[in-house]
Amino acid sequence: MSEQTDAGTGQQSEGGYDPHASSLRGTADPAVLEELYAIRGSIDNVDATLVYLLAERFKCTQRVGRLKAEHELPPSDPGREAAQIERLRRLAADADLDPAFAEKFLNFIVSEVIQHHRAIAAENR
Ligand SMILES: C=C(O[C@@H]1C=C(C(=O)O)C=C[C@H]1O)C(=O)O
Repeated sequence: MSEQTDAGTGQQSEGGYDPHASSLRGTADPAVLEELYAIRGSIDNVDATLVYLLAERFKCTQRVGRLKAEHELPPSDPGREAAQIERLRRLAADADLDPAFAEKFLNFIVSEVIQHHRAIAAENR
């Protein structure tokens, strides 16, 4: 990751990313914008973490895909998915996150994983 500190603002940026990019410039009080940018700094950290977490998860699921293909197991496992959804809905509720959103998010990821598994199985045939 290439990180630079902007001489003028002291802001860290990677790959030309401007953490102050906004369509709101000039429309709000500068103090409000400063508060907004401070909160967005944390949003950026969370988003970066999500990318790293997803990358690790997909590394794992690719391994599962290769294992399933080698042993001619089906790409999807509905029993496993149902248990994951139930668990994540419970965790979401405890964390004050909408369980329906948690379920939708998991389903979105799992459907991508299953497509990968189908592709790996097709390559193995
Ligand atoms: C990763 C697997 O394959 C599929 C994808 C899953 C997931 O992304 O969590 C879960 C179940 C399967 O439908 C698995 O069987 O563990």
